[in-house]
Amino acid sequence: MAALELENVSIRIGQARILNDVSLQVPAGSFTCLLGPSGCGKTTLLRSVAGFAPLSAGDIRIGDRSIAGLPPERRETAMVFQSYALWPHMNVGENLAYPLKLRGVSRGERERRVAAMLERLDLAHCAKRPIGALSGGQRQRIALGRALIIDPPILLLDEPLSNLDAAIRRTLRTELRDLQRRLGITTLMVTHDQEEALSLADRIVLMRDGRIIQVADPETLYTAPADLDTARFLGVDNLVPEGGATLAFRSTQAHAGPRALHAGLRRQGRVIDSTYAGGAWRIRLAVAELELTAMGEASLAAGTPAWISVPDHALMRFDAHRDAA
Ligand SMILES: Nc1ncnc2c1ncn2[C@@H]1O[C@H](COP(=O)(O)OP(=O)(O)OP(=O)(O)O)[C@@H](O)[C@H]1O
Repeated sequence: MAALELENVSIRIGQARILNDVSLQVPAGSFTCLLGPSGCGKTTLLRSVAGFAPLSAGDIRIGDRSIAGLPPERRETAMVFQSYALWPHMNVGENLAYPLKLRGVSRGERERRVAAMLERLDLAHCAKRPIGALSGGQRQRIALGRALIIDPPILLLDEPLSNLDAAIRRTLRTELRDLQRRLGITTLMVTHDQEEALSLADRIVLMRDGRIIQVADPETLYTAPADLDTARFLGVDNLVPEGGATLAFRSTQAHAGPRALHAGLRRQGRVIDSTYAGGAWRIRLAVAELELTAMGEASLAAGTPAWISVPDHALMRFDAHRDAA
């Protein structure tokens, strides 16, 4: 059953159509990521679920209950923002207790739940610390704890990791995934970082221009994007027109060298340049009127004849009117 459902949701602001007839079912317990280029409507979709972006049309349900007409505080969704949004004048424990206090939870019960949450987040030693004394990663863990402490049916995450540096981001990514699995909480997260979406999500919702283009598990999205624009967004950087279709592939899956290694697609050309890419060389080739890029185990001098070859499984075929084969 879908824990969260959007049915024909449209949002217009003035003349602008921000979301266009969006329908989506978020399965209970899933980790679903909203992914797409800047301005495609990801954040607006998330805010519409939280109650911060009024609908022009359509409905939103949690379980079998319509929430479209409810104010944010009555939706029971919990949201975590990129900016942490913690209370600077409260210490860690007080921040965690705050949503419980708002809901009239007794003092004893608050203390019990805050202690359990601190334990769960591995921050028991920080209960009395002021927020200003925490690192970015610790702050974001507290923000996550504050969202989860009310046992919300849905967790909404708006780029929660993007303010953190790369190493902390990777650690927190794993923690977030573990916590989500352990709690089994239905999670909807906005990210513009495809690596993050691919590694975290069970399902990715790919958006463009206020619409949903594709909903798929990470592997399917990566290997069989719905259309050429989606493929390009996902890093497919080589396009070869063939008849009425376009063959597309990632340079990371193609080989360049003095011999053709793979049988799927083979073309001979001349080397434009070679750039070291760590462990392998990225080689640009002029192939007839095309410029193609592939990886090689050695640097090749500009002007040398060379082959580019691509294995069958790495080839995607698109034509103007049909989806990926
Ligand atoms: N309150 C508003 N008034 C007018 N236009 C808005 C408003 N909020 C969002 N938009 C526009 O709606 C579009 C979608 O915005 P949204 O923030 O949902 O996109 P996004 O996919 O989350 O982008 P990003 O990754 O850059 O955050 C953008 O073109 C934005 O400029």
